[in-house]
Amino acid sequence: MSNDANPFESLQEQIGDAAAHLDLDDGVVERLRNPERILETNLTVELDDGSLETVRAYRSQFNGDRGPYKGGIRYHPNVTRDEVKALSGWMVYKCAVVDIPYGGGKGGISIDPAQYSEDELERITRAFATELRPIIGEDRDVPAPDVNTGQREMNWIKDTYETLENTTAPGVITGKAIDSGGSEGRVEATGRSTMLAARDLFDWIGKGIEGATVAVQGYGNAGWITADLLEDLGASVVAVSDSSGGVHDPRGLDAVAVKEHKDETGSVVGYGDADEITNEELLTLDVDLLVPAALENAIDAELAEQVQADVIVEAANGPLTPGADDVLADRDVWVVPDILANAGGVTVSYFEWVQNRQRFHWSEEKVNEELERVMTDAFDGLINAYEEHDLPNLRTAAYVVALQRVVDAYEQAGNWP
Ligand SMILES: NC(=O)C1=CN([C@@H]2O[C@H](COP(=O)(O)OP(=O)(O)OC[C@H]3O[C@@H](n4cnc5c(N)ncnc54)[C@H](O)[C@@H]3O)[C@@H](O)[C@H]2O)C=CC1
Ligand SMILES: O=C(O)CCC(=O)C(=O)O
Repeated sequence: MSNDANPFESLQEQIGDAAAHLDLDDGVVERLRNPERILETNLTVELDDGSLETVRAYRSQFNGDRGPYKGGIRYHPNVTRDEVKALSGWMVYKCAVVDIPYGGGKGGISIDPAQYSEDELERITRAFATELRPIIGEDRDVPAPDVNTGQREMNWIKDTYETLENTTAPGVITGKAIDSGGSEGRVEATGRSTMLAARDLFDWIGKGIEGATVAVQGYGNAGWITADLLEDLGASVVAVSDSSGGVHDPRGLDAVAVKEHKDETGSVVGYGDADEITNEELLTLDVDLLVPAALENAIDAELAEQVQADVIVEAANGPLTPGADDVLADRDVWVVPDILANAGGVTVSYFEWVQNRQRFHWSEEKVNEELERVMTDAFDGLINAYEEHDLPNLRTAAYVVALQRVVDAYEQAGNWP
């Protein structure tokens, strides 16, 4: 796996590629390429043995032209300022491509959460929430889960914010547990959108998803739900992996049984009598559909030459480098970009926020119905742009749609004299 591409430079290249197809002022393009502001802070917390530890944390607020900054919080040792900047930018264009009224932000703490007890993680999370308090809010910046965070961390952040502000404000964060104001369907939403994007792409290229063979890299929230829902559509998930390695069975795995094995043992490795494979082998398997659902830079230009899948649908943010995009476009491999394919997470976060503001709770059926409508509309919009502007790939099409929406909001706001 290549880790050398700087994700922020990748984002800027993606924006530049799309901006070239629009008639935009250079100053506006510069605005679209850079974050508005970044909080960088050190959190000092007491560990269980009484010692003190200081960890680095970030929140990047990239662009708020279309609404409150919106985006997850990641706990991972590889979190850097540039990674958070990139992830926050991808959020801006993701919210715009599915046309929900948010800007983009992202946060992260540079830690390996597996090294900490639950009490220590709660202290780290509450320390971060205390630092975030002045810059977040229901109408200002609304965080959510990302890699290695989930309902538990969101509930802690909500409680810290509400306690310090002496109010109730469930819409200050999304991805909460249901009894703390969470939405039905949010846990499954990212994988659901990836499944819908794959289904729509396979329909559009005239193949149909039923019977397609699938490999999924990363078997966390996004990856495992995608695998499970694709199986429901009749696809055959033949390989999955996590950070410890992968498993492959050409007869098809059972997504739920693999998840149970991972929950019991900590990894997909060792599942049943499936063959063990490396992540690199998984990414180059001869399958119909490849779903990268782990981290950035999983496929670079060199690896892209070896990819055998006909279609890649990005559940992860930034799994392909710009060099990989060029190679795959030359090789006629379809790529459904992250900013569309994984947008279900933030879309159902938006539904959660709407329910919080209305003090109302939607059924899971309504959430899934509304999500499907948003996703199919966005897919159609992307295909229209791709065909109308004769664009080189679907990523550029997604950015053309998204950049134009952000620019429209910016220009409609007018200028201060
Ligand atoms: N959780 C959400 O709502 C959303 C997540 N995403 C993106 O989806 C991706 C995955 O996020 P989640 O599933 O939420 O995280 P997660 O923490 O639930 O799962 C991450 C998975 O990736 C695996 N992984 C980590 N490094 C790996 C490597 N080098 N090779 C193979 N597997 C590796 C982990 O073992 C784990 O199975 C990230 O890019 C995230 O930003 C995107 C939209 C929303
Ligand atoms: O649910 C959200 O607000 C954001 C999820 C997220 O971080 C992402 O889409 O990458």
